[in-house]
Amino acid sequence: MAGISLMKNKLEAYKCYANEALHFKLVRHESDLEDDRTTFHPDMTHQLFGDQESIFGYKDLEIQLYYSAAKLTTYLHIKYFDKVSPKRFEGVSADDVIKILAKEMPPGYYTNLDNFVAALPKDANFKPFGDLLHSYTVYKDGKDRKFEIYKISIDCPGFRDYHERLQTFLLFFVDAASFIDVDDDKWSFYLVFEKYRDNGNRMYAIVGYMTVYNYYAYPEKVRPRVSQVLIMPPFQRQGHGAQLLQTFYNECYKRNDILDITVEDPSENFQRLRDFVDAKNCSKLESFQPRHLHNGFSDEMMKEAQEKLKLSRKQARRVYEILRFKVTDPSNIKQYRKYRLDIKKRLNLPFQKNGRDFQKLQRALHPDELNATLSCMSIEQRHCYLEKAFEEHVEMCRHVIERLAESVD
Ligand SMILES: CC(=O)SCCNC(=O)CCNC(=O)[C@H](O)C(C)(C)COP(=O)(O)OP(=O)(O)OC[C@H]1O[C@@H](n2cnc3c(N)ncnc32)[C@H](O)[C@@H]1OP(=O)(O)O
Repeated sequence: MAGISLMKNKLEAYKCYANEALHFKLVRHESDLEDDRTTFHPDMTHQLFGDQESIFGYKDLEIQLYYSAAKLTTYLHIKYFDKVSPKRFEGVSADDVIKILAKEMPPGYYTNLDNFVAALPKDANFKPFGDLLHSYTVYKDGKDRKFEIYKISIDCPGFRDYHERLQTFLLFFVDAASFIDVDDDKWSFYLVFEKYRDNGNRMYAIVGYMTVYNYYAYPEKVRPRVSQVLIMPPFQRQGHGAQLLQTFYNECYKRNDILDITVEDPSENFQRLRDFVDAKNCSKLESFQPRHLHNGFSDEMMKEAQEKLKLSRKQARRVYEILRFKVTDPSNIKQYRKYRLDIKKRLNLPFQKNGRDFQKLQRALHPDELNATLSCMSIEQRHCYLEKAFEEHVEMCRHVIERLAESVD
């Protein structure tokens, strides 16, 4: 018995947290390889290393997954202080980390650092694919840095292979992400690059990207769905996500065939970004002017938000609630009470037996399941739920309004 637990303890020391072990870099210069400031770690690794996000069999494991900043030429290597071997550990062997990662990587990555370094100068030949839609600057590290957003279709020569390398990042940063079938011509791609000069050369470095699937909407419309969005960690929280989304929107506004825009399973961070961009745009519409906001969400608002900004009904209503909160005076008891009641009424809809949400629930569940779902919440619990949901709603509104106040234009 003592022997088993001794062995267990010994093996425990060879377990490591995959999110810390994995080191990413977007390499511009050879010197970046030795510079810890250019390293970033994944947000998640459960798709590769299981729910525990752990790797077994190594001490001080470091997985180096480096990409050249423009072409995304890739280098994969692992180093460690010690590794479990069946001979020393009674038949137990270490996880085959390289094999697990290699399954997700397109072929052609380097495993030899000298070869990777020798390939870095080729980044100077890189030019972004597709059509330039938008340029902007961001003031960072004491200077104005230039950025460009391109729209690309999969037929663009060389892009298919490039996208294969780019999408590997999704596994580590977008929850439940899966690789898309690029042969389906309904996909559009939007890529952000930083444009800079280095030794007299015009250089580009990847910043992030977004994929959009153009669904058909009866009878002759298109309903684009934002599917995957990723701004690389070194560029997050600098406004690139908002620039990317707005650039895509600007393209949609011009098109009469677009019914509205939807988003596939938005993460909390992305929903916040979307709320900010949509609220900023809606606040410029006539029907969303403060004098109209206290009287409820109107058909005019819905129509204007859909026709001019291509917002779905649900998102237009959400933005309405945010903008109404902005003009609601919390010290005006009557006004604030009216706001709270309106929001709670909406939050209560799923519990109303003739409501659409209830009908959806009714269709989805067996009668026994439906009864169980409804009866498991007493009136008191429901009030408690509504109060909590209202507080969360207020928190969400405040956050968006703060960003609106900070944003220029
Ligand atoms: C449909 C889907 O794909 S859902 C999945 C979305 N993708 C992910 O979650 C992957 C990982 N995350 C990301 O890729 C990115 O963080 C995104 C896409 C969610 C957001 O992109 P970003 O470029 O970081 O967005 P942006 O910079 O415009 O805004 C993000 C935050 O930075 C803040 N910010 C923007 N500029 C600045 C600045 N100059 N200084 C400080 N903060 C700033 C914003 O206020 C915002 O704050 P909040 O999140 O607290 O509201």
